[in-house]
Amino acid sequence: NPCPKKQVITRDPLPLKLKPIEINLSVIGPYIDYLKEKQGVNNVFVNGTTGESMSLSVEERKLLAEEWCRKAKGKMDQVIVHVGCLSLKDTQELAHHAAQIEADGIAVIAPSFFKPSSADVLRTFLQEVASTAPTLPFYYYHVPSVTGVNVNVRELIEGIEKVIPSFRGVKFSGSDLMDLGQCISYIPPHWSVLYGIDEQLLGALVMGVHGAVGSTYNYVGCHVNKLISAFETGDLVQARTIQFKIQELVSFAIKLGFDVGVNKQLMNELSGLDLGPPRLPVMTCPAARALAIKQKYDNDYFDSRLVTDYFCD
Ligand SMILES: CC(=O)N[C@@H]([C@@H](O)[C@H](O)[C@H](O)CO)[C@@H](O)CC(=O)C(=O)O
Repeated sequence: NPCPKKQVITRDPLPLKLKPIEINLSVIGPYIDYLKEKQGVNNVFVNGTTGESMSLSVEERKLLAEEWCRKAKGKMDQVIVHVGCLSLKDTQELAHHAAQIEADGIAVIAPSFFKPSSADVLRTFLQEVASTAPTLPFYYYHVPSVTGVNVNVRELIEGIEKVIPSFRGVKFSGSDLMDLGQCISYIPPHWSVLYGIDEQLLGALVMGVHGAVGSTYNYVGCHVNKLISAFETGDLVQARTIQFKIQELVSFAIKLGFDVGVNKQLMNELSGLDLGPPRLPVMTCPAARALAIKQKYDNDYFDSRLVTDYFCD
C-alpha cells in the first residue's frame, strides 16, 4: 500500500475574512408589502427569534435594522428592533444604533449564557442598555423557553420606570398566565404587554394583553387580526374557531418538528418570496416536511368550504 504523497494544502484566498454579506437586504421591501397587503400586519418586530438575531453578527443586525426602518417608513406604523445579545457591550451598541436609525422602539431578551441570577440583576442589565438609547421606548422580551431565564416578570417591572424612564412594556412569550395577569394589572396606561405564544393568544387577550407578536403571523396574520376583532366585539365563538385552527396548524407542525427553519420555509412558500435559508445551527427544513405543513395550511385556510366566514381578503 503506497504511502500517500505529501500534499500541499492551498490556503483559502480569503482565509480569515468573512465571506461577502450573507443576508439578503433586497427582499425586505417586497416582504413589507406582502405583510401589509396580504396579512394586514402594520407593525414589525425585527431581529428577534424568528429573525435568528442570535446567529447574526452585530454588523449584520445593524444592516437589517437599517433596511427595515428605511423600507417600512410610511408603510408600517412601528418597527421595534430587538437588540439583545449575550454581551452587554454589543447590546448597548445595537441599542444606540437603533436610536440613530430612528427605530420606534427596542426590545431586549435576558442574556442566556451567563444568566442573570435574579430579577434585580436582570433589571440592572436592562437599565445599562436603556441608558444608551434613553429616548427610545424600551420593552423587555420575556422568552424563557429560549433563554432559560424565567424571572418573574411582575417582580422585574415593579418600579422599573424609576431606573428606566423609557420603559414601555413587555413582549411576553411565556405561558405563565398568572405572571402575565399580574403584569397587566400593574402597568400604567402608556405601557403595553404584547403576547408571543401564537397558539394561546385568545387566553392572553382575555387576560388583557394589548397586542401580539409572533412567528406564525407572517402567514396567519390576517386570521389573527380577525381573531382579535372577534374577541373585541364579544364574538367568542368566532374567536375560538380561529384560535383552534391556529392550534391545529401549530400542533401538526410541532409533531413534524417545528422550529425556526421550518417557519422560515413556510414564510418562503406562503409569501412567494425567496427569503433564503436559515443559518446553522438552525437547519434548512426538509422539503417533504414543508410540503406537508403547507398542505395542512392550504386545506385549513384556503378551502372555502371550511373558512368562508373569515377568509382573508
Ligand atoms: C419561541 C418562539 O419562537 N416563539 C415565537 C412564537 O411565535 C412561536 O413560534 C409560536 O407560538 C409557535 O409555538 C415568537 O414568540 C417569537 C417571536 O415573536 C420573535 O421572532 O421574536
